[in-house]
Amino acid sequence: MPVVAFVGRSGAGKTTLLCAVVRILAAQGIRVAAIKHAHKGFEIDYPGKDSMRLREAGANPVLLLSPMRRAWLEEVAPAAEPDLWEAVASLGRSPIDLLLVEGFRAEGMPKIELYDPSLGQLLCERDPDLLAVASEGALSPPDGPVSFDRNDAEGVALLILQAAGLAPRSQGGGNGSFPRARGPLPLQEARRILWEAMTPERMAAEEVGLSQSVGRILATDLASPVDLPSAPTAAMDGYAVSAAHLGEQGREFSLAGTSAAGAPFLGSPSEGSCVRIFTGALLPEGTDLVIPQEEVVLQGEKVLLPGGRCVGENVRLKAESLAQGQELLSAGTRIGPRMLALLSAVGREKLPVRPRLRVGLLCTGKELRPLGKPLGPGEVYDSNRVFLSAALAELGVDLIDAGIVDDDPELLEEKLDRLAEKVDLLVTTGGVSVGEGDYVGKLLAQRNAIVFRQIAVKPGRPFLFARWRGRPLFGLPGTPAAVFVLFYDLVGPLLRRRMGESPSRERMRLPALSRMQKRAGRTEYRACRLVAGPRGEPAFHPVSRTDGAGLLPSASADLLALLPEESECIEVGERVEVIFLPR
Ligand SMILES: Nc1nc2c(c(=O)[nH]1)N[C@H]1C(S)=C(S)[C@@H](COP(=O)(O)OP(=O)(O)OC[C@H]3O[C@@H](n4cnc5c(N)ncnc54)[C@H](O)[C@@H]3O)O[C@H]1N2
Ligand code: MOO
Repeated sequence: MPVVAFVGRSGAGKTTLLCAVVRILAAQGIRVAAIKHAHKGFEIDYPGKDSMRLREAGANPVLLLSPMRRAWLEEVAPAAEPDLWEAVASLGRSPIDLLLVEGFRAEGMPKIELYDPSLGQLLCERDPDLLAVASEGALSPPDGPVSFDRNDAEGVALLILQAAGLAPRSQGGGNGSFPRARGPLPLQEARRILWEAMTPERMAAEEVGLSQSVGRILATDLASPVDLPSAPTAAMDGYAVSAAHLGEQGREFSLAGTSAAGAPFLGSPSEGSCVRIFTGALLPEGTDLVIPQEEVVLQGEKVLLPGGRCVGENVRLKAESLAQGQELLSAGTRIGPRMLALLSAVGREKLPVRPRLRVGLLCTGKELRPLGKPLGPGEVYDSNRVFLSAALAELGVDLIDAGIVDDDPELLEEKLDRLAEKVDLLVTTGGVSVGEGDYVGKLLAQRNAIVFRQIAVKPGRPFLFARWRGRPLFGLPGTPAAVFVLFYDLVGPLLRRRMGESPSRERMRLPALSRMQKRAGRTEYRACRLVAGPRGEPAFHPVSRTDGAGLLPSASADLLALLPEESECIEVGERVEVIFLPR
């Protein structure tokens, strides 16, 4: 949920502007929640009221519920500052598009400062989160934050909509400093808006057992509770002895006993004795190295050990692999088998993971048939739904598949409404172009839900981003090749960001091995194979000369190349951004 704070010195007019902005946003159908910083011990309850009597009797929290309003009265542990983010998390899954906060200047979030020079300096001058300043008459800083007159609530509201990636319902306002893109948005610009709109959801973590955690995103950093190994152990099968007893020349030793993994030798061998030891077994007290059995000569009851060895040879020291308190995994890690191995080795049975994101999927088109049904004239199998269900499942989301919907505006609206109630985010395919039957784009435009429409890419140009009932909505074109590229370049990475996953290293620049022509003014996607270049270095070439990113090339591609917007031709050897594709 986007959060914007109104900060400023007392008396600068925060609440007045905030109320005016809320009024404008609410009138546009944006569901705004507000949090106000208050001083300790405020009271909204009245002496003698039942709620206060219950509270005084020791009930905590006390909830007051009526059919039209509810209040939550809770005594919290006294602290220097109230915990904003805990309160934000407790808003949970309330249907909110935007949270406006009054105060909490020290927290990291976009801020608008109400500034009155007669009350003192600007508070957030050095704060990188400062979005705008509102004061008596707009200031005109050379290159500072945007500036507004403090009565320009329209301008501030529009700025907030832009910053939050919400759909602006009106144009103009402010300093006129929000140019709206005409025609398709450059990919970089679309990426920036999407990235800001899809910040990680602040949701409480869930505890899951290790075996249920594969594919989930770790919610907090984890440190090792133990040392590994917990004490020195043998790294080879052989004989444990003390370097001091061994000396430079080597000599005969008697055998004091055996130390095996799980069955240690208890006690400490005397001057002339050594201990038979196996890999992983605890090193007996008083010994400090292991001589591999291949280097030892057995003579009846005696063992001839070679000399000139160093302390610690063939020994794994205490905490050599892991020290207690050492960081194991950081928040945002996607859990896979390798992480399970690490966590089980330190005895961790449960993990805090981020809740699953609920994603609703809807494919539109009269011509679509599910697999297994015979095709009529002009009909096609719904391959987008098959692809997206599998690709979304791979990301570990909770998928709610609403199936296929005909190109019928009323049906579509009803389906979207019902789906939006159950999910955090919507993905649709088809119906975003300009034809008579393309109702997705039309409906969203009529409901003022579109944040942007069309990006300068091929394929995938009609991609749109909207808000439906407060939920982000990715409107993918119907063309399967466009769905494929947009999923791997935008939708997938954005969902992963929303889920709190740390950015991964699936993108890099690689040299092209063939010359590729394109049109300037748009980013073109090409399905490509990873190959070895002339000196064995990683390089790539397109799967197909003709079909940039069709379904057939996509199925055999290793990576997706993004041929840059400005160029008309990629020369052999030129480095280009590529995205590695999962299997
Ligand atoms: N006059 C214009 N026509 C088109 C433009 C344009 O700018 N002006 N843009 C073209 C581009 S680019 C694309 S991409 C498509 C996008 O159209 P829609 O999103 O409205 O998609 P549909 O018309 O519903 O379908 C397009 C195509 O894809 C097939 N399809 C749709 N859904 C599925 C599915 N689930 N599984 C498999 N195949 C699917 C559908 O049968 C169509 O063949 O518009 C161009 N037109
Ligand atoms: O952009 Mo569309 O996806 O080329 O066919």
